[in-house]
Amino acid sequence: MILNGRELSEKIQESVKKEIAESGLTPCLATVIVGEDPASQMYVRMKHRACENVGIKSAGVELPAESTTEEILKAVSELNADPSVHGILVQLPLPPHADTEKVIESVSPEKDVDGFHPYNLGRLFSGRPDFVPCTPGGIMTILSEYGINPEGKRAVVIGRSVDVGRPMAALLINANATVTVCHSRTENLEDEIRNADIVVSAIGRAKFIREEMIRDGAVVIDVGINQDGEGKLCGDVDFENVERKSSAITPVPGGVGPMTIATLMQNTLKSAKLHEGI
Ligand SMILES: Nc1nc(=O)c2c([nH]1)NC[C@@H]1CN(c3ccc(C(=O)N[C@@H](CCC(=O)O)C(=O)O)cc3)C=[N+]21
Ligand SMILES: [Mg+2]
Repeated sequence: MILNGRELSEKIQESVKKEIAESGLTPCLATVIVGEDPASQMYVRMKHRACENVGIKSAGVELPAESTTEEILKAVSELNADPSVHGILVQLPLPPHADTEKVIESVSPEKDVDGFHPYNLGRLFSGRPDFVPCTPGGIMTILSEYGINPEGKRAVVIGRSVDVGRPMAALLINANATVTVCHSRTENLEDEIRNADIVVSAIGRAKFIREEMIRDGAVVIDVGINQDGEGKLCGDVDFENVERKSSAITPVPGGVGPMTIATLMQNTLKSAKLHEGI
């Protein structure tokens, strides 16, 4: 079974759109981008386009690559103070000289639609999440919409980043999976993967996950954004071969990526409702 994230993302955006229209709310998302990385610019454009599609107002703050941490903090603090802004997203990565943790921690937790603030990560870790990071949140939505229940299953998450691996592990724990988090220092990674009923791969290496590494009937979730030999977008998974052995698998493109955007729309609607006390 191919888990169609593009189709599901459209369905979720339709339901967000309907709820916004019926509520009379005008949610507003502000994005902050620092520098001119073309991939980051593309992602931010996609987010603004999705906002427009569902009826969320959006505002983009663009800062030069040389901006100091203080200048970025000032932009965030203005958005924190602006009552017409419900959600704030600081596009990552920031340029290397900027203090990313400090910037993330400066976003008001109640406007933190990325779910990266330690308050929101703490809520998630304690099993009572408010804002869930969009990529892992979108993956949980794929699983539930396709009737895949992680309860009691062995889940292996590859990657321990704050935006994907760590919150993914927390969500799977909250869903009663038995969770193993692997990373660059893991010994016998292939053995860990072979044991998994559910594999979530956020490695960042094209076609790293091969069919001999996975268990028959495993569910395979591909978070990778890589380029193959021809410069084409491809995931961490050798899709054609792994597909045959898996029971369900997400493609790249058209899998996890669009679900990230759908979840951002859900989180932004939630931030507007929170703000209005609904
Ligand atoms: N503060 C912050 N929040 C993020 O959520 C965030 C971020 N920074 N920095 C970068 C990553 C990456 N990310 C993606 C979103 C959509 C697709 C997506 O929709 N991809 C399409 C393909 C797009 C293409 O054609 O390249 C797909 O997979 O089908 C991918 C990646 C959000 N991120
Ligand atoms: Mg890692």
